[in-house]
Amino acid sequence: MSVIETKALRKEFTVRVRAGRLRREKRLVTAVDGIDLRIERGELLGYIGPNGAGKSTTLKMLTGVLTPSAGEVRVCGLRPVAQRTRLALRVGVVFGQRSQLWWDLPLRDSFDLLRHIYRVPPGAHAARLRRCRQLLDLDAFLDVPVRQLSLGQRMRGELAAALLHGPEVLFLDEPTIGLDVVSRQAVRGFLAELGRTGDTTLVLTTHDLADIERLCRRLVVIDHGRVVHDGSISALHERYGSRRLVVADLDAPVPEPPVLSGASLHRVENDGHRLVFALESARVAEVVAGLAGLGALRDVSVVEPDIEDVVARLYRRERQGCSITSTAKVPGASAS
Ligand SMILES: Nc1ncnc2c1ncn2[C@@H]1O[C@H](COP(=O)(O)OP(=O)(O)OP(=O)(O)O)[C@@H](O)[C@H]1O
Repeated sequence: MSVIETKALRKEFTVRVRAGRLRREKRLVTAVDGIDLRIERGELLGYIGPNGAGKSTTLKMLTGVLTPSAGEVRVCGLRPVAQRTRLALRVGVVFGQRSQLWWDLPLRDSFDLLRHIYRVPPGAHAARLRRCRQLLDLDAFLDVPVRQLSLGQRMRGELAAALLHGPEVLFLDEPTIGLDVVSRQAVRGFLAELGRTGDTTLVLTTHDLADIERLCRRLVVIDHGRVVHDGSISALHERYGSRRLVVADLDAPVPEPPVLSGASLHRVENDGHRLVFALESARVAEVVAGLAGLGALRDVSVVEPDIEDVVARLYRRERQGCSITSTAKVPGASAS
Protein backbone atom coordinates (compact mmCIF):
# COMPACT_ATOMS: atom_id res chain seq x y z
CA MET A 1 0.00 0.00 0.00
CA SER A 2 1.20 3.53 -0.78
CA VAL A 3 2.30 5.50 2.25
CA ILE A 4 0.52 8.60 0.90
CA GLU A 5 -2.51 8.45 -1.32
CA THR A 6 -4.83 11.21 -2.49
CA LYS A 7 -7.78 10.96 -4.87
CA ALA A 8 -9.32 14.04 -6.47
CA LEU A 9 -8.11 16.07 -3.49
CA ARG A 10 -9.55 19.55 -3.49
CA LYS A 11 -9.47 22.63 -1.29
CA GLU A 12 -11.45 25.80 -1.76
CA PHE A 13 -11.25 28.93 0.33
CA THR A 14 -13.88 31.61 0.49
CA VAL A 15 -12.30 35.04 0.59
CA ARG A 16 -13.73 38.53 0.71
CA VAL A 17 -12.48 40.95 -1.92
CA ARG A 18 -13.20 44.66 -2.41
CA ALA A 19 -15.80 45.32 -5.07
CA GLY A 20 -16.17 49.09 -4.89
CA ARG A 21 -15.54 51.71 -2.21
CA LEU A 22 -17.55 50.05 0.53
CA ARG A 23 -18.74 46.79 -0.93
CA ARG A 24 -17.06 43.44 -0.31
CA GLU A 25 -17.73 40.39 -2.42
CA LYS A 26 -17.18 36.75 -1.52
CA ARG A 27 -15.06 34.78 -3.90
CA LEU A 28 -14.14 31.14 -4.09
CA VAL A 29 -10.45 30.41 -4.51
CA THR A 30 -9.61 26.88 -5.59
CA ALA A 31 -6.19 26.30 -4.06
CA VAL A 32 -6.02 22.56 -4.82
CA ASP A 33 -8.04 21.34 -7.74
CA GLY A 34 -8.30 17.55 -7.86
CA ILE A 35 -4.90 16.09 -7.05
CA ASP A 36 -4.24 12.35 -7.41
CA LEU A 37 -1.00 11.19 -5.84
CA ARG A 38 0.47 7.86 -4.79
CA ILE A 39 3.74 8.04 -2.92
CA GLU A 40 5.49 4.82 -1.97
CA ARG A 41 7.51 4.13 1.16
CA GLY A 42 11.06 5.48 0.96
CA GLU A 43 10.37 7.83 -1.98
CA LEU A 44 11.98 11.27 -2.07
CA LEU A 45 9.43 13.49 -3.73
CA GLY A 46 9.92 17.10 -4.78
CA TYR A 47 6.62 18.99 -4.83
CA ILE A 48 7.09 22.27 -6.63
CA GLY A 49 5.11 25.00 -8.33
CA PRO A 50 5.03 28.78 -8.71
CA ASN A 51 3.79 31.08 -5.91
CA GLY A 52 0.17 30.36 -5.04
CA ALA A 53 0.13 27.03 -6.89
CA GLY A 54 -1.27 25.16 -3.89
CA LYS A 55 1.81 23.42 -2.42
CA SER A 56 1.41 24.51 1.20
CA THR A 57 -2.33 23.88 1.07
CA THR A 58 -1.66 20.31 -0.10
CA LEU A 59 0.88 19.73 2.68
CA LYS A 60 -1.56 21.13 5.24
CA MET A 61 -4.21 18.65 4.08
CA LEU A 62 -1.69 15.79 4.20
CA THR A 63 -0.76 16.67 7.77
CA GLY A 64 -4.31 17.22 9.02
CA VAL A 65 -4.03 20.99 9.48
CA LEU A 66 -6.69 21.70 6.85
CA THR A 67 -9.83 19.75 6.03
CA PRO A 68 -10.19 19.00 2.31
CA SER A 69 -13.24 20.44 0.55
CA ALA A 70 -13.54 17.21 -1.46
CA GLY A 71 -11.64 14.09 -2.38
CA GLU A 72 -9.78 11.52 -0.33
CA VAL A 73 -6.49 11.51 1.49
CA ARG A 74 -4.67 8.79 3.43
CA VAL A 75 -1.25 9.12 5.03
CA CYS A 76 0.21 5.97 6.62
CA GLY A 77 -3.28 4.52 6.11
CA LEU A 78 -4.82 7.23 8.35
CA ARG A 79 -7.26 10.06 7.66
CA PRO A 80 -5.15 13.11 8.55
CA VAL A 81 -7.84 15.34 10.08
CA ALA A 82 -9.91 12.67 11.86
CA GLN A 83 -6.85 10.77 13.11
CA ARG A 84 -4.48 13.68 13.58
CA THR A 85 -3.04 12.60 16.93
CA ARG A 86 -2.22 9.10 15.68
CA LEU A 87 -0.80 10.59 12.50
CA ALA A 88 1.44 12.96 14.47
CA LEU A 89 3.27 9.93 15.90
CA ARG A 90 4.05 8.65 12.41
CA VAL A 91 4.98 11.81 10.51
CA GLY A 92 7.40 14.68 11.05
CA VAL A 93 6.89 18.21 9.79
CA VAL A 94 9.37 20.99 9.10
CA PHE A 95 7.81 24.23 7.93
CA GLY A 96 10.66 26.65 7.21
CA GLN A 97 8.67 29.65 8.38
CA ARG A 98 7.35 28.13 11.61
CA SER A 99 9.05 26.60 14.63
CA GLN A 100 8.17 23.57 16.71
CA LEU A 101 10.83 24.37 19.30
CA TRP A 102 10.42 26.20 22.60
CA TRP A 103 11.77 29.69 22.07
CA ASP A 104 13.19 30.20 25.58
CA LEU A 105 14.57 26.72 26.09
CA PRO A 106 17.90 25.38 24.94
CA LEU A 107 17.65 22.91 22.06
CA ARG A 108 18.60 20.05 24.36
CA ASP A 109 15.56 20.74 26.61
CA SER A 110 13.23 21.07 23.61
CA PHE A 111 14.40 17.64 22.45
CA ASP A 112 13.80 16.23 25.92
CA LEU A 113 10.28 17.65 26.04
CA LEU A 114 9.55 16.14 22.63
CA ARG A 115 10.73 12.78 23.90
CA HIS A 116 8.09 12.94 26.65
CA ILE A 117 5.35 14.26 24.36
CA TYR A 118 5.91 11.48 21.83
CA ARG A 119 6.68 8.91 24.56
CA VAL A 120 9.85 7.78 22.84
CA PRO A 121 11.75 5.09 24.80
CA PRO A 122 14.99 6.62 26.23
CA GLY A 123 17.26 4.22 24.30
CA ALA A 124 15.67 4.99 20.92
CA HIS A 125 15.70 8.72 21.70
CA ALA A 126 19.38 8.67 22.64
CA ALA A 127 20.33 6.76 19.48
CA ARG A 128 18.40 9.12 17.18
CA LEU A 129 19.69 12.20 18.94
CA ARG A 130 23.27 10.91 18.64
CA ARG A 131 22.82 10.48 14.89
CA CYS A 132 21.25 13.93 14.46
CA ARG A 133 23.97 15.58 16.56
CA GLN A 134 26.60 13.99 14.41
CA LEU A 135 25.04 14.54 10.98
CA LEU A 136 23.67 18.01 11.68
CA ASP A 137 26.62 19.16 13.75
CA LEU A 138 24.43 20.29 16.67
CA ASP A 139 26.85 20.07 19.58
CA ALA A 140 28.16 23.63 19.40
CA PHE A 141 24.70 25.10 20.13
CA LEU A 142 22.80 22.34 21.92
CA ASP A 143 22.71 24.35 25.15
CA VAL A 144 21.81 27.70 23.59
CA PRO A 145 18.19 28.98 23.91
CA VAL A 146 16.40 28.66 20.58
CA ARG A 147 15.72 32.41 20.34
CA GLN A 148 19.49 33.02 20.24
CA LEU A 149 20.15 30.60 17.38
CA SER A 150 20.87 31.74 13.85
CA LEU A 151 18.35 30.69 11.19
CA GLY A 152 20.66 27.94 9.93
CA GLN A 153 21.26 26.58 13.43
CA ARG A 154 17.56 26.68 14.22
CA MET A 155 16.70 24.87 11.01
CA ARG A 156 19.13 22.09 11.88
CA GLY A 157 17.44 21.93 15.29
CA GLU A 158 14.02 21.79 13.62
CA LEU A 159 15.10 18.86 11.47
CA ALA A 160 16.33 16.94 14.50
CA ALA A 161 13.12 17.78 16.41
CA ALA A 162 10.99 16.47 13.53
CA LEU A 163 12.86 13.17 13.45
CA LEU A 164 13.37 12.24 17.09
CA HIS A 165 10.17 10.20 17.27
CA GLY A 166 11.23 8.18 14.21
CA PRO A 167 8.55 9.27 11.70
CA GLU A 168 7.82 7.21 8.59
CA VAL A 169 7.13 10.34 6.53
CA LEU A 170 8.84 13.71 6.74
CA PHE A 171 7.09 16.74 5.23
CA LEU A 172 9.38 19.67 4.52
CA ASP A 173 8.06 23.04 3.40
CA GLU A 174 10.92 25.28 2.20
CA PRO A 175 13.53 23.77 4.56
CA THR A 176 16.43 25.74 3.07
CA ILE A 177 14.76 29.13 2.72
CA GLY A 178 17.02 31.96 3.90
CA LEU A 179 19.94 29.68 4.76
CA ASP A 180 23.53 30.51 3.84
CA VAL A 181 25.44 28.21 1.50
CA VAL A 182 27.05 26.17 4.28
CA SER A 183 23.83 25.57 6.24
CA ARG A 184 21.98 24.80 3.01
CA GLN A 185 24.57 22.17 2.16
CA ALA A 186 24.41 20.75 5.68
CA VAL A 187 20.62 20.41 5.48
CA ARG A 188 20.73 18.91 1.99
CA GLY A 189 23.49 16.47 2.97
CA PHE A 190 21.47 15.38 5.99
CA LEU A 191 18.30 14.84 3.96
CA ALA A 192 20.24 12.96 1.29
CA GLU A 193 21.64 10.66 3.98
CA LEU A 194 18.17 10.18 5.42
CA GLY A 195 16.86 9.34 1.96
CA ARG A 196 19.66 6.84 1.33
CA THR A 197 18.55 4.57 4.16
CA GLY A 198 15.15 4.20 2.44
CA ASP A 199 13.20 4.07 5.74
CA THR A 200 11.76 7.58 5.61
CA THR A 201 9.55 8.99 2.88
CA LEU A 202 10.37 12.63 2.16
CA VAL A 203 7.97 15.14 0.64
CA LEU A 204 9.73 18.40 -0.02
CA THR A 205 8.41 21.71 -1.31
CA THR A 206 10.95 24.33 -2.27
CA HIS A 207 11.64 27.14 -4.70
CA ASP A 208 15.33 26.19 -4.64
CA LEU A 209 15.61 23.74 -7.49
CA ALA A 210 19.10 22.72 -6.41
CA ASP A 211 17.38 21.07 -3.40
CA ILE A 212 15.31 19.05 -5.83
CA GLU A 213 18.22 18.11 -8.09
CA ARG A 214 20.30 17.04 -5.13
CA LEU A 215 17.62 15.07 -3.31
CA CYS A 216 14.63 13.99 -5.35
CA ARG A 217 14.21 11.22 -7.84
CA ARG A 218 10.58 12.11 -8.47
CA LEU A 219 9.24 15.54 -9.17
CA VAL A 220 5.61 16.61 -9.01
CA VAL A 221 4.94 20.06 -10.46
CA ILE A 222 1.65 21.74 -9.71
CA ASP A 223 0.11 24.92 -11.01
CA HIS A 224 -3.32 26.40 -10.33
CA GLY A 225 -3.82 23.49 -7.93
CA ARG A 226 -3.37 20.82 -10.59
CA VAL A 227 -0.56 18.40 -11.35
CA VAL A 228 1.20 19.41 -14.57
CA HIS A 229 4.14 16.99 -14.31
CA ASP A 230 4.73 13.82 -12.33
CA GLY A 231 7.93 11.93 -13.09
CA SER A 232 11.70 12.08 -12.98
CA ILE A 233 13.71 15.23 -13.66
CA SER A 234 15.06 13.67 -16.84
CA ALA A 235 11.49 12.97 -18.00
CA LEU A 236 10.80 16.67 -17.48
CA HIS A 237 13.80 17.58 -19.62
CA GLU A 238 12.68 15.16 -22.30
CA ARG A 239 9.11 16.40 -22.28
CA TYR A 240 10.09 20.05 -22.58
CA GLY A 241 12.83 19.48 -25.07
CA SER A 242 15.84 20.40 -22.92
CA ARG A 243 19.03 19.64 -24.76
CA ARG A 244 22.67 19.55 -23.87
CA LEU A 245 24.55 22.43 -25.44
CA VAL A 246 28.01 22.43 -26.99
CA VAL A 247 29.64 25.85 -26.76
CA ALA A 248 32.42 26.64 -29.24
CA ASP A 249 34.60 29.72 -28.55
CA LEU A 250 36.38 31.10 -31.59
CA ASP A 251 39.37 33.39 -31.96
CA ALA A 252 37.57 35.11 -34.83
CA PRO A 253 34.02 34.87 -36.21
CA VAL A 254 33.52 32.55 -39.18
CA PRO A 255 31.58 33.73 -42.23
CA GLU A 256 29.33 30.64 -42.23
CA PRO A 257 28.70 28.57 -39.06
CA PRO A 258 29.30 24.89 -39.83
CA VAL A 259 26.35 22.57 -40.47
CA LEU A 260 26.70 19.60 -38.13
CA SER A 261 24.74 16.42 -38.45
CA GLY A 262 22.74 15.63 -35.27
CA ALA A 263 23.18 19.11 -33.77
CA SER A 264 21.60 22.46 -34.56
CA LEU A 265 22.94 25.98 -34.20
CA HIS A 266 21.16 27.24 -31.06
CA ARG A 267 22.52 30.80 -30.92
CA VAL A 268 25.48 32.99 -31.84
CA GLU A 269 27.00 35.18 -29.08
CA ASN A 270 29.81 37.68 -28.57
CA ASP A 271 29.66 39.10 -32.10
CA GLY A 272 30.18 35.67 -33.61
CA HIS A 273 33.03 34.66 -31.28
CA ARG A 274 30.80 32.04 -29.64
CA LEU A 275 28.63 29.45 -31.39
CA VAL A 276 26.23 27.43 -29.28
CA PHE A 277 24.96 24.13 -30.70
CA ALA A 278 22.10 22.09 -29.26
CA LEU A 279 22.63 18.34 -29.35
CA GLU A 280 19.83 16.50 -31.14
CA SER A 281 20.99 12.99 -31.94
CA ALA A 282 24.77 13.49 -32.19
CA ARG A 283 27.18 12.65 -29.39
CA VAL A 284 29.46 15.33 -27.97
CA ALA A 285 32.53 13.70 -29.55
CA GLU A 286 30.93 13.86 -33.03
CA VAL A 287 30.15 17.55 -32.63
CA VAL A 288 33.66 18.29 -31.36
CA ALA A 289 35.09 16.40 -34.37
CA GLY A 290 32.88 18.48 -36.66
CA LEU A 291 34.09 21.69 -35.02
CA ALA A 292 37.76 20.70 -35.17
CA GLY A 293 37.82 21.75 -38.82
CA LEU A 294 37.23 25.36 -37.83
CA GLY A 295 40.66 26.98 -37.88
CA ALA A 296 39.61 29.62 -35.36
CA LEU A 297 38.43 27.16 -32.68
CA ARG A 298 39.83 28.09 -29.23
CA ASP A 299 37.74 26.16 -26.73
CA VAL A 300 34.79 23.77 -26.51
CA SER A 301 32.60 23.16 -23.48
CA VAL A 302 29.42 21.22 -22.80
CA VAL A 303 26.50 22.72 -20.85
CA GLU A 304 24.10 20.29 -19.19
CA PRO A 305 20.35 21.07 -19.34
CA ASP A 306 19.42 23.47 -16.59
CA ILE A 307 16.51 22.54 -14.33
CA GLU A 308 15.80 26.24 -13.58
CA ASP A 309 15.42 26.82 -17.28
CA VAL A 310 13.08 23.93 -17.95
CA VAL A 311 10.94 24.66 -14.89
CA ALA A 312 10.68 28.35 -15.85
CA ARG A 313 9.54 27.32 -19.32
CA LEU A 314 6.98 24.95 -17.83
CA TYR A 315 5.59 27.66 -15.50
CA ARG A 316 5.42 30.16 -18.39
CA ARG A 317 3.59 27.65 -20.55
CA GLU A 318 1.06 26.87 -17.83
CA ARG A 319 0.54 30.60 -17.17
CA GLN A 320 -0.18 31.21 -20.85
CA GLY A 321 -2.42 28.15 -21.12
CA CYS A 322 -4.80 28.87 -18.24
CA SER A 323 -5.37 32.22 -16.64
CA ILE A 324 -7.63 32.79 -13.63
CA THR A 325 -9.54 29.54 -13.89
CA SER A 326 -9.32 28.95 -10.18
CA THR A 327 -11.50 31.76 -8.85
CA ALA A 328 -15.25 32.06 -9.00
CA LYS A 329 -17.86 34.21 -7.29
CA VAL A 330 -20.00 32.54 -4.66
CA PRO A 331 -23.25 34.02 -3.51
CA GLY A 332 -23.68 34.11 0.28
CA ALA A 333 -20.95 31.60 1.20
CA SER A 334 -19.39 31.98 4.63
CA ALA A 335 -15.67 32.59 5.12
CA SER A 336 -13.69 29.48 6.03
N1 LIG B 1 -6.24 30.45 4.46
C1 LIG B 1 -6.44 30.86 3.23
N2 LIG B 1 -7.49 31.64 2.92
C2 LIG B 1 -7.73 32.04 1.66
N3 LIG B 1 -6.95 31.72 0.61
C3 LIG B 1 -5.87 30.97 0.84
C4 LIG B 1 -5.55 30.50 2.16
N4 LIG B 1 -4.42 29.75 2.08
C5 LIG B 1 -4.06 29.76 0.79
N5 LIG B 1 -4.91 30.48 0.04
C6 LIG B 1 -4.85 30.71 -1.40
O1 LIG B 1 -4.72 29.44 -2.03
C7 LIG B 1 -3.81 29.49 -3.12
C8 LIG B 1 -2.69 28.49 -2.90
O2 LIG B 1 -1.91 28.91 -1.78
P1 LIG B 1 -0.69 28.07 -1.21
O3 LIG B 1 -0.20 28.78 0.00
O4 LIG B 1 -1.09 26.65 -1.08
O5 LIG B 1 0.34 28.20 -2.41
P2 LIG B 1 1.89 27.80 -2.47
O6 LIG B 1 2.05 26.99 -3.71
O7 LIG B 1 2.30 27.18 -1.19
O8 LIG B 1 2.54 29.23 -2.67
P3 LIG B 1 4.00 29.81 -2.22
O9 LIG B 1 5.01 29.20 -3.11
O10 LIG B 1 3.84 31.28 -2.49
O11 LIG B 1 4.16 29.49 -0.76
C9 LIG B 1 -3.36 30.94 -3.21
O12 LIG B 1 -4.17 31.60 -4.14
C10 LIG B 1 -3.61 31.49 -1.82
O13 LIG B 1 -3.89 32.87 -1.84
